[in-house]
Amino acid sequence: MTITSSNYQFTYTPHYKPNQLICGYGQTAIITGWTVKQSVAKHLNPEDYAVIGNLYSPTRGISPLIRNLLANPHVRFLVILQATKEDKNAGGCQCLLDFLQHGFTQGKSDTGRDTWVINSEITGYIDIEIDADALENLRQYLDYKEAKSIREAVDYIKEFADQNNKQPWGNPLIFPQLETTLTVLPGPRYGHRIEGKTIAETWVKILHRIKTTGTIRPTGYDGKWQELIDLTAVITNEPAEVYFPDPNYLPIDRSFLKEYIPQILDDAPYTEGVKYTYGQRLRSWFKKDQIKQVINKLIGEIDAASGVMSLWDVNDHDKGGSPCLNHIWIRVVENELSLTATLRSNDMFAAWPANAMGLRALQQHIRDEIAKRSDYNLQMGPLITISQSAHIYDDTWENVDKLITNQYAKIINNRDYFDPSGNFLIEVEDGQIMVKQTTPGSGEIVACYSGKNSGKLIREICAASPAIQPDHIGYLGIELQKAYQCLKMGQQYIQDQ
Ligand SMILES: O=c1ccn([C@H]2C[C@H](O)[C@@H](COP(=O)(O)O)O2)c(=O)[nH]1
Repeated sequence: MTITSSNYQFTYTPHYKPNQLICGYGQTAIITGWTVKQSVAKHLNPEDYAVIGNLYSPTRGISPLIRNLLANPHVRFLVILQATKEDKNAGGCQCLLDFLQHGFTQGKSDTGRDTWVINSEITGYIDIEIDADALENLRQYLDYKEAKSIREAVDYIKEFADQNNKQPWGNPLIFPQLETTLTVLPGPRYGHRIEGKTIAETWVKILHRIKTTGTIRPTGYDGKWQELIDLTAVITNEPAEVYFPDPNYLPIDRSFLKEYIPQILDDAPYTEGVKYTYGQRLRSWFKKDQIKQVINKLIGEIDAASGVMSLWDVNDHDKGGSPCLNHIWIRVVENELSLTATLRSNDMFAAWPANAMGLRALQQHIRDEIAKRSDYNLQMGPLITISQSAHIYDDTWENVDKLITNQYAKIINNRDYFDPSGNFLIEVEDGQIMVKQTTPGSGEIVACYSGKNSGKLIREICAASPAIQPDHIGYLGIELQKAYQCLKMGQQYIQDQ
């Protein structure tokens, strides 16, 4: 359907996120939430709208949207589309409606920054640098409608287009924006391995690693991100009920997770404006239910190294918005069922916890189905994610910093000193330093290193067991130096355990 064009044209000038917007010449801004904006644009002429854009997050997305509206006072109408499950989960559009209906109050953001807080049950922020009178003007002069479907949105846009030719409500306003600067430590760019017992603990370690050593680069979305390439996260002991810290510092809670899991586990019909769901890719996209295939495969051949599910369609290159989650591998080793997922691109702050918890639910489902349908009573093994672009967006850096300040030291100090590379027993014997490496479990001796030079011994140990944990090698260095001093002074050496 194409609606009649107005005879009066304005040019929309976006100051923020210009490449994310479809700009036109009318007076209605269309906020499509999580619905693909092209699926609305294709029903319209550019004269019908001022701009079409997504709104994903109430804490990060409303400010740039409002800044652009203030810079374009010819926009007199808003159509706010909330058509998808993600809109309900994220709450950005609802929060924008609450701003228009109920206003805002001065307060503090999660990170303690002064901000305007939207009067809403959903937490939403507007930058404090934006003048309160300007915000009140916006509320007063914008007429708006909420739509629940693309068709309804198009009808409202048509209604508004009939009222076009309103005067701009004032002059364009642009407000300053604070820039955050940060220092990056040197470190490898490719191939990081981060392990934790739970998703929550691993998440904090991941964010710390990216925030301290990630490369800062422009994103495809008019901003910057900090990024590491091929980050492997190994979660060893997530409990069956899934661990949420108390107080919960994760970006999701149990009720969000309940809504999210079906997006991975269940099939979904194609819906206009929704790019894909992982469940749909796994269950029906390739005309096979890949989850069932893998369960059958493993029941028939428990050692199979071909428990592969693919979410990547070669046709994905032809359109934007291809799935971030690409492959899932299920493997059974020593009665443990592990799940490994590869993600081409992963927002480690906002999306990874939900991705990981959803994948854990899939892993549990596959384990349980195998148990139900065969004699295999497998243990839940680790969950592993491999994120090719593991990134955090610049508009979350402040939250990441706060999280690291509050949680990282606690998590690191809480660690046990178990090292899969084993233990090292140090003695001084017959004028030599003797180091015996034992297995971490039964304590069997597997290797011996001896000599007088502590530096040389450390290098030998590192060369033989390069995966030894960094604080373990630091401890061994100190102990070997003590042993060397005792050897030199003819004193007795006792290892500090
Ligand atoms: O399950 C998902 C879906 C999306 N993203 C993030 C990764 C990127 O930051 C962005 C997708 O952008 P494109 O790569 O599709 O442009 O969303 C995830 O991390 N996990």
